[in-house]
Amino acid sequence: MYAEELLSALPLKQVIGPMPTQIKDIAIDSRSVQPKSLFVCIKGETVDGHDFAQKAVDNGAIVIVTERVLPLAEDITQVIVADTNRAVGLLAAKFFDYPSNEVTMVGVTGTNGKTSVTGIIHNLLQSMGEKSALSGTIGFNLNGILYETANTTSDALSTQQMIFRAKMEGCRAMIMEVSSHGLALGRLAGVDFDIAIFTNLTHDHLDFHGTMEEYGNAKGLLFSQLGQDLAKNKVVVLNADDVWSKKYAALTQFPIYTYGIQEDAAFKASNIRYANGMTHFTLHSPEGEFDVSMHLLGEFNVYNVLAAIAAFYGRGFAVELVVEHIEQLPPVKGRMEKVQSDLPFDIFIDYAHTPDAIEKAIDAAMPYKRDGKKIIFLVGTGGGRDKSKRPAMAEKASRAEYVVLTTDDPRYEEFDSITGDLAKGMTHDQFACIGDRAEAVRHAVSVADEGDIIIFAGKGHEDYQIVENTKYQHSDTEIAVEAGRKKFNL
Ligand SMILES: CC(=O)N[C@H]1[C@@H](OP(=O)(O)OP(=O)(O)OC[C@H]2O[C@@H](n3ccc(=O)[nH]c3=O)[C@H](O)[C@@H]2O)O[C@H](CO)[C@@H](O)[C@@H]1O[C@H](C)C(=O)N[C@@H](C)C(=O)N[C@H](CCC(=O)O)C(=O)O
Ligand SMILES: Nc1ncnc2c1ncn2[C@@H]1O[C@H](COP(=O)(O)OP(=O)(O)OP(=O)(O)O)[C@@H](O)[C@H]1O
Repeated sequence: MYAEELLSALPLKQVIGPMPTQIKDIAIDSRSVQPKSLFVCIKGETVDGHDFAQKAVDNGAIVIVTERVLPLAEDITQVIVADTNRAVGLLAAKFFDYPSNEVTMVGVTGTNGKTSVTGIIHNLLQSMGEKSALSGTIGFNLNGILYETANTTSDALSTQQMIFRAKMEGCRAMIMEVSSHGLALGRLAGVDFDIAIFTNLTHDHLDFHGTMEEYGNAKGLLFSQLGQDLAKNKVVVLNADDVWSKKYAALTQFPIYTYGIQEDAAFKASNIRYANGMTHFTLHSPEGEFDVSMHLLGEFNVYNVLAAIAAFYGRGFAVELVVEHIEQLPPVKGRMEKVQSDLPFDIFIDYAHTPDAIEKAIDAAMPYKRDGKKIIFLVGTGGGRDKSKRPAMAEKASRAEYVVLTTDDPRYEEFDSITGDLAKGMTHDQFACIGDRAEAVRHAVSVADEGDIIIFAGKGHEDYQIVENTKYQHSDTEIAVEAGRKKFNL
């Protein structure tokens, strides 16, 4: 792209040095700079991209977008802007020619349920023969290939790159998990969402946002950023049972489709039943009543499926058609996913790492609990992140007859500090603190009797554990099945 044209995306700037003709690529990481690139220096939490400008030049950068004049060679163009974080969104959208304008963009935000709802919508589209791409906690899924991503919502440059790739591959839709960090840090700059979905707002990430008010306001950006062009067929999907929905409704003029179980909603579920590993409910919709059956477990997944149905309806799909496809939906990986094994007890793998999600995961298992048998709940939490939620997590876990307190990704935090914080919230004494997760999993199996249920929460789809800054292979399923087979001589 012509350098002049690309830089026209930044109206307020001071340019020092010669203006090159062409820019071949944009980068925010000095390690991935290609020859004739533009490099944007971003101040991070741990390191400052300005310190890597010379490295970027060594690797072939010819234009540096920076917040201050840097001691670089005179033939390197320096573009000084007030805020490089804002600049990268504007540049990336321009460089990739605003790809979100040509793909139906679906954004899902909320404390819990983002991966589940995005996965459900993606799977429904696939089963209807529509090509879509997906990005979120699990990675970037394009053409069935999963590419690793560092974040639930990637940085602004990677985001535009992913949408561009989805467009080039002929995807009709791109479904994105939209985190509050992503919104607050401008990672979604230039993304023109067509469908904005809210799941729920409960305690998480207060280390970053400070208060629930700030956390909720950050999520609201998804709705306020939909814009004012009412000629566009944009759709807002809100959870009628969450008080934040009223605030989000006030942030947008686009049509709102509500869903829920308790309050009045356009899409409402009643008569929820669980039998033979399936969930059944009656759907009340603007197109009448439908019996819905699905392989997804738990009331929380009824909410997630309702959100998806409302979004499809908003874009003109018949409810009956969507309901037909729901029955074929596979379980979402690592979200109350039942492990298939020959063990005499049931194992569920789940990703709950907030108080609300833990409550919902136990709720989901309750219908399968046999008389006189127990639920064993293993729960961990990440090191160095929102510590204030830990006691509340254990308090919710206390509904299980036996609880194992452990770690998710301890990073640099001591095991005992994590399990000690969790233990403060326990409301009974039937629990063990075992920081080493593999050992904790084996302990959970050692206390399981025939007919019990074990829920392993916190790692979900992940097949690793991060201790200090090293990623080790770890699978709750593999460890539990091996220990269980040994215990029961299978
Ligand atoms: C605290 C935080 O948000 N950190 C994010 C931040 O990292 P950072 O501040 O340490 O800084 P950095 O990105 O490593 O470095 C700053 C700049 O220097 C550049 N650099 C760095 C090194 C080098 O050699 N050369 C170089 O050019 C980097 O490319 C970057 O442009 O910027 C990185 C790139 O965008 C993110 O991957 C990283 O997310 C970390 C992994 C993270 O864990 N973030 C969490 C808090 C987060 O964002 N979570 C949300 C919510 C998840 C949920 O819903 O549960 C998410 O969306 O993931
Ligand atoms: N709608 C929901 N309401 C409450 N809890 C939910 C809901 N959907 C899923 N959960 C619970 O939250 C856990 C995480 O679900 P999911 O991964 O879909 O959420 P998420 O918003 O993507 O979370 P994260 O951003 O932290 O990855 C699930 O394993 C389940 O226990």
